[in-house]
Amino acid sequence: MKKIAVLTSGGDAPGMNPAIRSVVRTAIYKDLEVVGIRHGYKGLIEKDFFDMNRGSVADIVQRGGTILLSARCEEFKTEAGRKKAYANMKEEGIEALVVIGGDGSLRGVQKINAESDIKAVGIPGTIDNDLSCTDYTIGVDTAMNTILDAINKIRDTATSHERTFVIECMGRDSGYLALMTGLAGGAEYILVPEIDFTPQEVCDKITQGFNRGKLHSLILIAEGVEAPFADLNKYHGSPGMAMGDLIRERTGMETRVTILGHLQRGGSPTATDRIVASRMGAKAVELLLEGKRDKMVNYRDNSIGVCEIKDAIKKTETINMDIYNLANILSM
Ligand SMILES: Nc1ncnc2c1ncn2[C@@H]1O[C@H](COP(=O)(O)OP(=O)(O)OP(=O)(O)O)[C@@H](O)[C@H]1O
Ligand SMILES: O=P(O)(O)OC[C@H]1O[C@](O)(CO)[C@@H](O)[C@@H]1O
Ligand SMILES: [Mg+2]
Repeated sequence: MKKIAVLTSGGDAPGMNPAIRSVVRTAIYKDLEVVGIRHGYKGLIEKDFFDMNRGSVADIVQRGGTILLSARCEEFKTEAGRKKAYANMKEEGIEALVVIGGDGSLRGVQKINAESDIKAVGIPGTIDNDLSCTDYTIGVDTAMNTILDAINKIRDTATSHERTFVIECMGRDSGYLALMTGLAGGAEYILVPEIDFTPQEVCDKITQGFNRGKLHSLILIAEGVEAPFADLNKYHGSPGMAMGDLIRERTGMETRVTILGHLQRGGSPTATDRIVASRMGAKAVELLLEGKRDKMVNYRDNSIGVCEIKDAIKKTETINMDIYNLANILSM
């Protein structure tokens, strides 16, 4: 193998840059040529390629986002789109590919391996931490710290005004970010898609807390919480807005809502994100040199390892109930 390529796909995540840097510098150290692909799978179809050297990844280890740019590309989900991508890679002499992205991007990796002779492997890069077979996806640590910083600040003003705050965080279908930051931030209630709740029990806990002398209530809600509850259906907007309206109406408390949004995706990667990303990038190159394909680099019990992509995207793992119960007890 002489030439590999690297791309980032799906929502960007802090730590993608250190991962790119590691792929590029490890590959060059192993005498491989590296092609950078801009805009994720869109760049494969449009042949947005450039040669990378050690200097291409200088001064990026500390930067959020991705220097390769990212995209969501509908055309890559079509056979015709993917055929163009394979032809472009072949023409360029690319024999293997490292894809850094989330579950959707890994589905793309599966297709590449099934339909072409290009060897493709994945690195989990998403703030959602919604993959199986890995404790960790690049970006989640920085996102958690960003959310925590917001919770701390909201707590100050919530306390001064003796208010209830609903804080909505990202995570797509996963409640991981809400759960972990809810525990770390001391939220009174954590609402995640994986666990049923009744709006009344949330309101009761808020009222009880204030009656006992609490100066604020912080309710952390994941964006993936739908409104399957009859009570929530009549409220409009995001789950956070709906919950805020409901709490205000039922408890009479002064209630405010903060939707954290895309600020959760930005920022300089934390030490953990940089370290894991650097280790994962090197491991991905190692896998390709061993002739492996259709694998994802994973992180389990403080070790970098490897798993099958099909297992990583299965969504077999769900929320940690011990952590959920603990957060509940500690916030009483
Ligand atoms: N079934 C599929 N077949 C081929 N390509 C796919 C498939 N699913 C997703 N992709 C490609 O992967 C891209 C990224 O997927 P998606 O938008 O789900 O983000 P992700 O990788 O899961 O990251 P995140 O969830 O963090 O934003 C899609 O825009 C598409 O180009
Ligand atoms: O950046 P976009 O396309 O609005 O996507 C937002 C989604 O991407 C993520 O930030 C990462 O998957 C999700 O948490 C969120 O639902
Ligand atoms: Mg995803």
